[in-house]
Amino acid sequence: MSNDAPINLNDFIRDVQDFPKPGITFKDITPLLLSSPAFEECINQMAEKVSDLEIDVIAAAEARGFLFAAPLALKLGIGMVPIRKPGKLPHDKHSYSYELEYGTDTLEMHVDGISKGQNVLIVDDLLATGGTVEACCRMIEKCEANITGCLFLIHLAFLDGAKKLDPYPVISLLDY
Ligand SMILES: O=P(O)(O)OC[C@H]1O[C@H](OP(=O)(O)OP(=O)(O)O)[C@H](O)[C@@H]1O
Ligand SMILES: Nc1ncnc2[nH]cnc12
Repeated sequence: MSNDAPINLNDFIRDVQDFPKPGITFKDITPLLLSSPAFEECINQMAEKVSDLEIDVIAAAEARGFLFAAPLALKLGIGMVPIRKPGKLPHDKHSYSYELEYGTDTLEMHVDGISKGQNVLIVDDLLATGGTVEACCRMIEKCEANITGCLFLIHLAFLDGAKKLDPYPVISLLDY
């Protein structure tokens, strides 16, 4: 029998007040990334949460989304599509501009990253206003693929971002 205490992922998220702007409480995931057991527990919990979904490929937005999407894709034995900030991808692209909790941004993905009819899971570290993952959804819809769910480590439910992702299921490990 193991004597290890169960890991509470919440203990590895640090609140930083007024970053990057006054009034924002920033959810800092770097303590979780520093702990191999907590990071592994996070990826295991993510895999468990989506175990009933049909998933052919994972899509994730730069940069923090990549940190969770890549190990999850490896664990599930599937590929991953990077959705990147402008000017980073070399091939033909879809592009979408959106609003953040603290600014605006544009994302791009390769037009051939996801094929028509594929089942796609979108992964990100955090759902705030929903603008980032909504942009991912709009570009994946252009590929005529099916979005089977949107998976997050953290969901800031008070910001109502899930509404922007309707009708796609929002799945999260930690809700605030
Ligand atoms: O739901 P939203 O309001 O769109 O906010 C959530 C997004 O904001 C953060 O990314 P950010 O754009 O700060 O970039 P980063 O991943 O490069 O740090 C976070 O990683 C999510 O992708
Ligand atoms: N409050 C927040 N903490 C961390 N990342 C974010 N991205 C958007 N809002 C955020």
